[in-house]
Amino acid sequence: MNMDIATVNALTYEDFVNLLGNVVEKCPIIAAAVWSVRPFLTLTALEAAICEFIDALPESGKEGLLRCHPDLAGRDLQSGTLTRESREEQAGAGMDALNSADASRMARLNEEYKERFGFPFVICARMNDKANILRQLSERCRNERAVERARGIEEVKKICRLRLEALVLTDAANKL
Ligand SMILES: NC(=O)N[C@H]1NC(=O)NC1=O
Repeated sequence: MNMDIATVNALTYEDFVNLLGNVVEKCPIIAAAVWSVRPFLTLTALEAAICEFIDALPESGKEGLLRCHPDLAGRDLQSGTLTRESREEQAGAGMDALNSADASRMARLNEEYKERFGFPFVICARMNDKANILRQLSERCRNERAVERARGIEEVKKICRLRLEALVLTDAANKL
């Protein structure tokens, strides 16, 4: 159900937030905010408005945004309480089918990361496989806090772009 950007621009506030409320995980305030700056010429313009909102957040706001993300292969996955988007992304990277050694390694490193930084490890699961995710998780544990905050936000933006592309026709497709 891919909408063209003109249709997105014409949505009521409620429909707009229903459609786009989870392009940043559990942060419908972002869709609610960018509704004010319609119309968007293209999907990329909509994406840019979202990124502008995120970049304008204070550092505490960026950390809050990271904290809205569920752990990879974490409790929400086990209990079936992930959002649909996150469930599909995590399954795509094999996070729902880890062997017990990888599962305990993920759990240990996720805890270590959160202990060190005060926010969870975030990575665009659709752009990485299991081996990559485990390697990045253990490497990124050693970064500085400010570096990781910025890195996590970069990953949030990648996740957002792919979630947008699943809902809205891309710029090229619009011109067809
Ligand atoms: N923690 C984390 O990275 N979570 C996520 N990554 C992703 O691609 N989807 C998520 O929910």
